[in-house]
Amino acid sequence: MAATTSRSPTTPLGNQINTKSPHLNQNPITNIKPLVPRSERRRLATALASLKCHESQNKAIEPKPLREDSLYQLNSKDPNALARPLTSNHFSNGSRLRVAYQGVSGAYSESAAVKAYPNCEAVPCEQFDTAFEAVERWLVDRAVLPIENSLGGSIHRNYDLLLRHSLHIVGEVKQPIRHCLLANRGVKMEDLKRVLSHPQALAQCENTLTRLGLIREAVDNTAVAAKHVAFHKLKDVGAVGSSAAARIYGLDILAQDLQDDTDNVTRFMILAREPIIPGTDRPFKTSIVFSLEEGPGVLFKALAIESRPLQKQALKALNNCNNGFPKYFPYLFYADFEASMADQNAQNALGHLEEMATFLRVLGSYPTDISMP
Ligand SMILES: O=C(O)C(=O)C[C@]1(C(=O)O)C=C[C@@H](O)C=C1
Repeated sequence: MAATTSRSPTTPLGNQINTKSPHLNQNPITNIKPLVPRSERRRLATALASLKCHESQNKAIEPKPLREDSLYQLNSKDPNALARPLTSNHFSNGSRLRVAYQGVSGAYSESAAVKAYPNCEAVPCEQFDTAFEAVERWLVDRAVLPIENSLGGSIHRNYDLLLRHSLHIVGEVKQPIRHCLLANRGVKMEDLKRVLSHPQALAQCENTLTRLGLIREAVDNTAVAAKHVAFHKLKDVGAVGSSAAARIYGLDILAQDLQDDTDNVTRFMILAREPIIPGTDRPFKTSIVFSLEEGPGVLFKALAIESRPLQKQALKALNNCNNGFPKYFPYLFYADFEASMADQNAQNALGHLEEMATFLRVLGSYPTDISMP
């Protein structure tokens, strides 16, 4: 697949809004510097803590047998005076999962991250690739990124990034997207000349925006658009975004449900450094990417693969990217199918696909989000 990216024609918007809202002070991750991985930090912290214990014990302990609890009695009346050994509770309590998303607070991706992990710390990232890198470099534990939308189609940039990085899809989350037209207080619909938003969001509201006669301008994210309109106190520019963004940036909602179809759903993928162990206890989905020596002409063969020897249980392909061009380029085909890699059936089928593919990678095998069709 020749994937293309929609790039923002405007320069990236700043994080300069000065308000007391905690959301506005959370600057997105931009430039990532190498860090000591979290597991290593934990190991060092544990080692340091136990060193401290030994140090204080060495000073305190007389060369005679002591009961463990008498240590405290010997040196101090205060039970907190000595470092206590770490227990497994230190690791399981209090450390929230950090989940990267693209954009700023009020983005649909942020609500998808919170839907996937209700108690997580959602970490804003300026770009999709920053979120990939943040997981790779242990700055965060997961990333939740959009992959396709029922109206706008595939988010090609993220398909590309899946190939450029070696993260694994460990889950998916479907999120209904209901766009609002946002503007500063006192601004009326007839005052608006332009509207800012993410290209996908603008595409999802194509008919409505044409009807309203608004000039569209693409920016990195719907919440970034709302933040920009609010910060610059624009009077003739609105934003297409979520009701959450309106609340956070103090904007009015001039119109609701701008999307051209009420059934507007975005599917987000959950990425992690390690794959999960696929199961068969609930519906699973497997995402693959492959290329074929003879190009799209033989795609029908690849998709018709039967999972021999169980020929009657062929894979049910959910999606594929065949642009149908007559000329052969080194196309990449992405497909999701309804099966777990723990199924012998799926393994047989992939084994057979491998025979005709010049490249094949399993991007992840993960539980299907059955909360929405
Ligand atoms: O702009 C946002 O709020 C996003 O979360 C990004 C995004 C996207 O990339 O498709 C996510 C969901 C909607 O489909 C529109 C935009």
